[in-house]
Amino acid sequence: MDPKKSLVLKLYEINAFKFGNFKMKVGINSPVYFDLRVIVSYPEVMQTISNLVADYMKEHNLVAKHVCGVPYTALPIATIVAVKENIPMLVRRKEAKSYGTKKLIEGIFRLGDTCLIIEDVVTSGSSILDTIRDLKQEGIQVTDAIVVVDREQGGAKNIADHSIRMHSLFTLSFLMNTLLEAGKIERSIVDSVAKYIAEVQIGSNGNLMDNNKKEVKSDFVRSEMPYEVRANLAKCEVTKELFNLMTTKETNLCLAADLTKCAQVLEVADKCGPYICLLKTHVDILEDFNNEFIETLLAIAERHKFLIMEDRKFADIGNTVSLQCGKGLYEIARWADVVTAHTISGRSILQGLKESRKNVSKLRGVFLLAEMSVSGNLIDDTYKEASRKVATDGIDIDFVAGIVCQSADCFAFPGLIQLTPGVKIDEKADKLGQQYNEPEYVIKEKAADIAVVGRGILQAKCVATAAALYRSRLWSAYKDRLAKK
Ligand SMILES: O=c1ccn([C@@H]2O[C@H](COP(=O)(O)O)[C@@H](O)[C@H]2O)c(=O)[nH]1
Repeated sequence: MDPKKSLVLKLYEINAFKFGNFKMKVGINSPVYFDLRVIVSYPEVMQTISNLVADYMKEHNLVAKHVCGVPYTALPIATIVAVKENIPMLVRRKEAKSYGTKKLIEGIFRLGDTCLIIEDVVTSGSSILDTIRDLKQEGIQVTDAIVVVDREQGGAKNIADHSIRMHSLFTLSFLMNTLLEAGKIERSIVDSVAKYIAEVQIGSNGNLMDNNKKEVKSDFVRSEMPYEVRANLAKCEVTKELFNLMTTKETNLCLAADLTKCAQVLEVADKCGPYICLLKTHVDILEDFNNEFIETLLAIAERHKFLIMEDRKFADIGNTVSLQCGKGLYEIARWADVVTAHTISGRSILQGLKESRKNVSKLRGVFLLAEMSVSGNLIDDTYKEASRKVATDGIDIDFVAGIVCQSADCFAFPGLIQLTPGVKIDEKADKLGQQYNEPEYVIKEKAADIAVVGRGILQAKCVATAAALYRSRLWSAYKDRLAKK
């Protein structure tokens, strides 16, 4: 494969591409964010990018006395190029020191020296121009800048207006088309990004070229996207599977089978099976848990095509979680498709859960709790934001199926599923702090993808009829949500 294309795929694999609704430095929203900061954790990727930059410089005869990386993301790339090609480097400080030399440019240079700029991603070009301004103030000449990714939004022209040539290794369109070719994303995503690039051109003042445009609307607002499209953006395999299952079966209902006898769970699973995408268990409340129960439940799940989630809400150190999930009486990892976990212990929870799958295992993902439905819970906005980061940043996010939360602003990434408990028709609360919302409210106003219903179904005279009703109201709400776009 073409080395540039294989680099693009590697960048996709290490989560350098982020799809959603991102506020850019220039204050405009974007459906795609290209985050090269992650490469510092992948020396081979840093090396490949730096080699490509150095090769480009040689092929295009870009000769300069110094190289200077735009702070901060391009600094390691510029450093490797400087060492590899034996070119002295200059470092631009973002702020001058308040003590000592108070210099903005570090390194040894003479008036009139030339410098080549290296940047990771260019949108409007303002970061490159800021760096050039500071270099020029020191009498250093700049004629060329080389960037890894040109987002094709006017940056090259804005830079050219200052008599600087901009060279790029990749354009955003090339990246998108390479991912499409490799089957990583589907055509509608590529088209949305292309439409966005065409519409959102940024002028030299950092404003939109089209003055009539007040606001840019992203095509990747998760609550406005169909589940099957979101399946293509998911990093976690079980998320893809669940989104597709929901679409085929036309259900976004999860049944919380909070019953204390195995036979009762099996009975509701069988009766409600046709109407649900997910069955949620709390196996530690079963008085007669046994292996046969698990085998029968798996057969029912297979027959009615739903996944099983053990709502264990793991919350310990990685090693303990690994044992709790893989061993003991329940051997959860052996039969549960997904589990739930708190984020209180940070990213190690993901490693611990992955580790629990050493032997035979069905476990393919986790739903992380970022909010709770119970009144008086201790989760605040800082914890919520930190939970979002655990779910969307880092190497183990391929194991995060979604987020358990109560609000639409909890996360933006369309490749995760929002699971929302606390759903009941005509009831606001129980005696122990649980708070309920109507099916339509959680789907339309709170951006839930899957609603969890327990007693709303379990306490009904006929569980199957109740499940059918919840399924129908939740699915219609989802369809209305899409139609309102
Ligand atoms: O914030 C949360 C997280 C999980 N749950 C679980 O969902 C069900 C809700 O049952 P209902 O009978 O519909 O109240 C239950 O299993 C909880 O453990 C939650 O309610 N809130």
